[in-house]
Amino acid sequence: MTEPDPLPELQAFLDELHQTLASDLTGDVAHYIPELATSDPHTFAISITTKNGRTFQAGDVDVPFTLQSVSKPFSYALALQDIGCAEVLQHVNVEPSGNPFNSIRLDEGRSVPDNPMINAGALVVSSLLLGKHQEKAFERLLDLLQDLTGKPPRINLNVLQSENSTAHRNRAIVYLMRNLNMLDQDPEKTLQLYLQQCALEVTCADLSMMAATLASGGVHPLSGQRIFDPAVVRAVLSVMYSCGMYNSAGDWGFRVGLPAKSGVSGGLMAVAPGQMGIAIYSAKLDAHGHSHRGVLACQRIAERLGLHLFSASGVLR
Ligand SMILES: NC(=O)CC[C@H](N)C(=O)O
Repeated sequence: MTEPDPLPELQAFLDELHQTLASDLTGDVAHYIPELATSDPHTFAISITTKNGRTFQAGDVDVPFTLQSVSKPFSYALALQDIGCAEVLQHVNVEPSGNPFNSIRLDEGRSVPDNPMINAGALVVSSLLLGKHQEKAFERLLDLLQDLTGKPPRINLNVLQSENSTAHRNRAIVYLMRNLNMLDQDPEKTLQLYLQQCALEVTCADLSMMAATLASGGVHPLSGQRIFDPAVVRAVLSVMYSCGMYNSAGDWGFRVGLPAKSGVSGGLMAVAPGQMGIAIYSAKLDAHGHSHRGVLACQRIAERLGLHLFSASGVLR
């Protein structure tokens, strides 16, 4: 069955959107990871992949960047898939925290981090993956990335080393959580797995394919491989919707209405379930740590294609 055209002039719309935002260099590149401060602020890419694998792109879609926090939905999905939802929920909650991604505020009473999209929650997910797979945990993540992108995975060792040498806050979070028995693996090994997943490299084209796999309920749009169970995808998208954009998740949900995840390198992915995956890369960030142009571009795409989950219409609905 052929897929309906998302919008006859979608390619022209993306070209125009890219051109309109090309000169907008508002925001700042991440400085707390020194290597990310060297990112080219001009690089700008938009990529959309439909659930059937049709791709619409504009700009520097083949320039690699590190996943950073955009890796979190995928490591969470892997944990749900390999360990099971009930078990994972006992260790990481699914409640929006209203705090920035790197918040060190922990609810000592409940002894679980608020959600897996903030650093504390993602570190506990790393510890769960370590507990399950031991020294093979990173390999599991690499295999997953390979299935999602169709390419051998790459890690940016400069970014890894750079973040490792300045990861004082993440180190503090993981050691504090270990002290509170919120994780049971070695804190340093847990941190290393987390930093490794953050340093994995993708292109904007790859990221839209990864988002499209989530949009299609876990089946890869090109290979047809079932990568995640539908229940895992539903869980991941729910958490991305309520927590993926941290302390601007409410505003994002109101305006854009799509599950999304951003990373401090400037990657942003949004998922229109049953329709398409959207990815944007632009290194300059807003005050919440989201790609400035990524937020703008995604807002405009969602508006133009009627993608807000609570609107009655949508181009592919
Ligand atoms: N928001 C992000 O992308 C944060 C990821 C980064 N590696 C950190 O832990 O600080």
